Amino acid sequence: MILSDADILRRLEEGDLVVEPLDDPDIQIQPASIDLRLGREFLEFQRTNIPCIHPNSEQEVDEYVDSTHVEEGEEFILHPGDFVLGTTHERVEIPPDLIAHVEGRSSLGRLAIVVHATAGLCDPGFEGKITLELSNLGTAPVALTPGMRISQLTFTELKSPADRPYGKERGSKYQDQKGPQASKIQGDREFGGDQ
Ligand SMILES: Nc1ccn([C@H]2C[C@H](O)[C@@H](COP(=O)(O)OP(=O)(O)OP(=O)(O)O)O2)c(=O)n1
Repeated sequence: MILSDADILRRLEEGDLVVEPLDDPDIQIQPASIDLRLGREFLEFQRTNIPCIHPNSEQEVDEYVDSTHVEEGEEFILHPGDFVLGTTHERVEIPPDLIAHVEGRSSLGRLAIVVHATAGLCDPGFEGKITLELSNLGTAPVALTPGMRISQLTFTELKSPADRPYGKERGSKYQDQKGPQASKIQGDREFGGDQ
């Protein structure tokens, strides 16, 4: 079951679902989602002399990524074909019986801006800011302003709460991220036995 505005407000009031700061619920809470705003930090992927990035090499991933902070009143220009990591301004806490989906906003989709290239799922138990995978599929550069409503989060109730929610106890790599976070796939747990 997908939560409606009334369900979302109830869960926020009960306090187990957290989205903060929610400065203007009238604007941010939509009929069945919450609009999230763009933060100030971005990770850009620079052209590199490395022949290719090996996902398992933390050093190569770090070398490839460059961090940018956009000051108040400034814009971040997303050029056609660009792919950058951004972050939501809001921090979320997803309770064990909900799953959240990061979705684009139609108004930005109509300008060819995509907010999650592939991954858009926030696990039950996830806490932190959400990393946005921003790309521009169009032909014109688009100016993004921190604080603008960039994405929306929908919530689906699970049939039963997760037994082992996302979190530090299960070594979850992105728990409590405070800004855009590059891939930590190097931290994947190894399978036991022969593969
Ligand atoms: N666009 C997104 C999608 C997800 N997340 C956060 C919330 C998720 O709960 C967490 C992990 O997402 P995935 O399970 O899709 O990622 P991985 O499988 O790579 O990570 P892990 O091995 O930690 O599960 O990352 C995020 O910040 N930005």
